[in-house]
Amino acid sequence: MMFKIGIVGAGAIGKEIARAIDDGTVPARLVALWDRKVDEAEEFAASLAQKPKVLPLEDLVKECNIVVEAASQAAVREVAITALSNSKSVMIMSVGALSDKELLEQIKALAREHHCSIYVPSGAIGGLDAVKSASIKHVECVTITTRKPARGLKGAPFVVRNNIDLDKFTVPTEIFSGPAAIAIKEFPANVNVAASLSLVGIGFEKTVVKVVVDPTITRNVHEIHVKGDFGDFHAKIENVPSATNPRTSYLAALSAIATLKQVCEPLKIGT
Ligand SMILES: NC(=O)C1=CN([C@@H]2O[C@H](COP(=O)(O)OP(=O)(O)OC[C@H]3O[C@@H](n4cnc5c(N)ncnc54)[C@H](O)[C@@H]3O)[C@@H](O)[C@H]2O)C=CC1
Ligand SMILES: O=C([O-])CC(=O)C(=O)O
Repeated sequence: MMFKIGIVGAGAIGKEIARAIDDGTVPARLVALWDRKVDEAEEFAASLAQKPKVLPLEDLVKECNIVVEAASQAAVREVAITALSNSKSVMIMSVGALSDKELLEQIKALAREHHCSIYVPSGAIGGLDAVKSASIKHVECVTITTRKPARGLKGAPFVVRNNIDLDKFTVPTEIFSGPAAIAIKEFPANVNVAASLSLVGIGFEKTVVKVVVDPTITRNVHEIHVKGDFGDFHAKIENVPSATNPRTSYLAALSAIATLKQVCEPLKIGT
């Protein structure tokens, strides 16, 4: 069966995914895409070989069998519920939205009822396979420290509300430390990775997130530490920011592409 994919949100990640389907990296057809910036979406769709239709969510869902959300946390509820209610699987990039337990339970129930899947790529981090395995037994603590240059944190609600002038820092400075449940609301476009980590590990209340503004780096760095019955796990990734959105690491788009490839192919490797 040739998978038919629809993408909601044609920004840094959505466009990269679209190109990878268009050039055959993902063995599927890109049938439709949607973005609230409709003109830009039309222009982008026209630049692709497969010329996907530009259709609002309700119509897009009918055309495909996998719906990709690459828009925003605010879009996740509508996209996931519309897709799953129409018996279409969904891939979610704005994972932070799943810190809402009710929403998570609702979409899991819908997926079961309609025999669909909800895919959450590893995004901008590595090591979820190990954390998932470790979490079969007792895990004591999970910490993720996210370091970004000022431009990678601009516009976050925490930064805006506290009037933090990110450009004034001359040395690496921790501006936030707290549970993932709060971090995800304060930095919705910066720490979705903490949501994926919470989901596979010890949950949104116990996972600790630290956010550091670092004027000495140009990359988005995530460091993970996990301790449990299995032993200790450390992972550090230094991500090149995507060309069009400095908050988003390039690897996040590559991870979405790799997940779609895995969905479309029979061999599945990794935990
Ligand atoms: N899971 C992970 O590791 C990562 C997740 N993300 C998240 O993935 C999402 C996409 O990231 P980017 O492509 O970098 O963002 P972006 O800002 O470059 O693009 C998002 C696009 O979605 C559109 N959009 C937003 N809300 C919409 C809605 N309700 N309906 C239709 N279109 C809508 C915007 O107009 C924009 O074109 C963001 O929520 C981001 O925070 C980003 C990096 C890593
Ligand atoms: O891309 C990254 O480095 C992480 C990110 O923005 C997120 O998880 O929301």
